[in-house]
Amino acid sequence: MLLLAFVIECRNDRKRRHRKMQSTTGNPMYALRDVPGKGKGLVAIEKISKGTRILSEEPVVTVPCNEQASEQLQISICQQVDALSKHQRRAFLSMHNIHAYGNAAEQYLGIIRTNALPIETNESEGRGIFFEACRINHACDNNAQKNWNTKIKRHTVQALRDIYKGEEITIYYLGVHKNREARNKALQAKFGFICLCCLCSLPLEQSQESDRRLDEIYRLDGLIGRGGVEGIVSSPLRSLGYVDQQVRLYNKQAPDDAGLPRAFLDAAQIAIANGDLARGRIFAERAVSGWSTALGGDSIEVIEHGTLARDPSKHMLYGISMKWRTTVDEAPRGLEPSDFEDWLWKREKPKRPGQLANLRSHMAFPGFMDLPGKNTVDLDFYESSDMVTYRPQRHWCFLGEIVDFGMLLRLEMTIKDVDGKEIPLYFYTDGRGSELAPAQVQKGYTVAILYAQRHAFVYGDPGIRHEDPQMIKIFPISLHELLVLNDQVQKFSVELDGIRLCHGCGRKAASLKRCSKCSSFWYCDRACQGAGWNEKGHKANCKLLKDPDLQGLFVLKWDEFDNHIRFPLHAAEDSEV
Ligand SMILES: C[S@@+](CC[C@H](N)C(=O)[O-])C[C@H]1O[C@@H](n2cnc3c(N)ncnc32)[C@H](O)[C@@H]1O
Repeated sequence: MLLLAFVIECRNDRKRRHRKMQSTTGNPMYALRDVPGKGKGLVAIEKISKGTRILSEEPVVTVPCNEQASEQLQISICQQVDALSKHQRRAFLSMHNIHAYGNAAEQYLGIIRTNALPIETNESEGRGIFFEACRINHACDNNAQKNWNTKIKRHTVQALRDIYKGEEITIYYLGVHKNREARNKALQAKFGFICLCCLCSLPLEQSQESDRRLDEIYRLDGLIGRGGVEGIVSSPLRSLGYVDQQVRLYNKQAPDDAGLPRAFLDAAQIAIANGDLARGRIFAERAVSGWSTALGGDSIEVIEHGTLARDPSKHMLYGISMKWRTTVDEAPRGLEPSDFEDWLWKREKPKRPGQLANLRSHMAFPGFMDLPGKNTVDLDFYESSDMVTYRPQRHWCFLGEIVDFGMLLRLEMTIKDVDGKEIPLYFYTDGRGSELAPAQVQKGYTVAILYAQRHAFVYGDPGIRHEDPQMIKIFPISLHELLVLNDQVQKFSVELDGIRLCHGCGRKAASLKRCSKCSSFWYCDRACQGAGWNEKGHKANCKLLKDPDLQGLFVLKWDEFDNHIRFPLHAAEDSEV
């Protein structure tokens, strides 16, 4: 029985070898040509469009990965080379060899070391010789991508961008994209040449700029992966920000870089791990599209992550945190492309000088699910220089409207946050809530709590445990009205290049007069002030806007943490307007 299995295996092996020998050739897209300074190389003989599969090839000789030059290896290589046809053996021996040799076995090994590309079988990883793929020369700004396709067990090369007739097809020999010096060190040590591609021939200043980008991409890679799953749950915004930076750098450096899909997958995983299916799907789609171009639709990357793009909730990380919860089709429609990107990457628009804080900013005024958890260190909110003590890296304030309240042992409220989520708020202050005047505690009023955290109560739903009376303020206005007022403040309170907008008639002018009561809105004259007061709601809002605590929310520099702020806010922040 065993012997029979051995004989069948030998026959299969011969068949496999035979198949190997018939592998490729005859591809009309390219030809093997002399390339000055590089020996031979593959040159396009017609235009090859981006995403085209240039070749797909099985190995003719294989070796295990990192195998030392043992006698056993030499025997195996000699057997494989001897099994090649005369024509193939000639092709093999004509391949480039940068290693000195004393006999045939050493010569074969030298050829393999100079040319072999990575392969992966069911049993192990190794390297293989491909008659055509191994003829492709290197460029640091390569126009094609090599890949061992584990699904079809072939080496594929795809066009990363349009390659024109007469242009040389190039791949990238090294693993990670490094700076020019590091690349050339590695290329010289491993392949015996100095690269003279366009990227390596840039003038000094541009070359240094390119190096800085590559070094930064590499550094960001480390930061993205640093905290593992815990990191992307404890500081998702920061992690997504790293990927955002990386993608922007890739787009500047090489928009067709095969590293981009990996970055999009990282972004998809961050979004999905935090319950954000809308962003997760979009990022996964971008990753799949990049891999389709670089690796082809039959690659494992496209097949596996295509499923993810169709249903991101199937990802194993989905649900670890629901901090950013969205449904798959919740992406906004009709936005300008740049606004869509801002939404996708959760970018906060940088404040212009003189601009006020926006109460709609999720960074400064997060919803409940975006708050840091009480028992974990959320690196989107805290920082540490010694990894022992942590302090906020910025200020934040939770806003919620009182839906209901009651007093048993302590004051308890149900409040609805900016995302419409209802949560309990328990007063664990010394006065258990009695420090608030009854007139302040009204349904429909808005509670502002500085540095709020999500608290898991033993009995009952997660909510906020409020302890410091100076961290809370109640505004006599609903959350919706407060946000509408905020929109008006953003429009009518700011000065841009010396120009303001009249709250009464909307006219832009440099010489407007401000409301003497709240100092927030500006008017052309008494008639406009009257219109603002009676028709545009300033009568109701003026008193609110006079409140230094509300003004403080608008003028505070939320992203600059020096010390904790407390209510009442005023004076110090006033001067920052
Ligand atoms: C895998 S082979 C590529 C095909 C090879 N040019 C030939 O004639 O068979 C690798 C060798 O090609 C040469 N080569 C590849 N890329 C090069 C480049 N950008 N500049 C100079 N030589 C290069 C180097 O000698 C290197 O060791």
